[in-house]
Amino acid sequence: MQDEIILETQGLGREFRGFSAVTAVDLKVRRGSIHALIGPNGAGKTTVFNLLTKFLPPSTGRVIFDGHDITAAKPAEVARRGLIRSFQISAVFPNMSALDNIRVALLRVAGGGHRFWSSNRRLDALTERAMALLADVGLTEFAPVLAGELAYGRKRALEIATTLALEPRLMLLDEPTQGMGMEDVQRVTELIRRVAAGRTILMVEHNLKVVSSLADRITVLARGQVLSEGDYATVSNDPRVMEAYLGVSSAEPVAETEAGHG
Ligand SMILES: Nc1ncnc2c1ncn2[C@@H]1O[C@H](COP(=O)(O)OP(=O)(O)OP(=O)(O)O)[C@@H](O)[C@H]1O
Repeated sequence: MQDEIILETQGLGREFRGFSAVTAVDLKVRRGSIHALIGPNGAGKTTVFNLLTKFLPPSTGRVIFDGHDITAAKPAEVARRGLIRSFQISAVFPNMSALDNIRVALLRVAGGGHRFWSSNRRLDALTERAMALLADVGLTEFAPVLAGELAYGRKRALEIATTLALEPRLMLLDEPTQGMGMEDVQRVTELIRRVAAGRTILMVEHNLKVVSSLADRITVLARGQVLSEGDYATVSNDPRVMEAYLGVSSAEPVAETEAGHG
């Protein structure tokens, strides 16, 4: 039987020249859940993501993914095991159509690598699967549109589709609604809910409304450490969380706060 916990960190830590950006973080992400990592600016969320995807080596601790210790694994191996980060918009090729962006991602999974340009037939074979992924994220009618010409929220949807093409077991979403207006925020929230079915998602997200409506479990980081953990009601009523967010011990409940970014 598969473990209930798909991702676990044990005593995870990272120092930068003696400054501890992440300290003794024990994280457990349940298979099939949406888990949010939140915390004030500088709390260490991005550093944790970088440690998970091996963009950074940890100073201390271990990372266990799907039963394997991946602490010493290279980024490519981590991705091959299915721990995949949805990249920022820059990772979508703006001069290629939405459809071609997905086909290229699919080719990477199929091992097409650098030869994909020379093989139209292979690209055609991937069209059906690519169209299904575009449909998953509501972009069917935008298949021929250049990625660079898509509205912001739709670019984000395309980016999620290219991540889905890599068949993640655990998808890391890095501030999926950052910089969006309300309408796009709602659209992307719904999209995440939809693509989360049957998958596991770990997301860093500043918008607490999004977190409250999506996350099964929330880990709050502050100054590199786990401050609080639980469902939204639990963490939003935790006085330590209010203090970390607002710098005061009694104030508006966090539930009513829409934290900005930067
Ligand atoms: N490469 C680095 N060198 C030195 N210090 C770093 C480096 N990366 C991060 N830090 C520091 O580690 C701390 C945590 O940063 P991190 O970016 O992980 O926080 P965050 O929670 O993602 O913040 P934000 O919400 O602002 O994105 C910060 O104090 C930051 O300045």
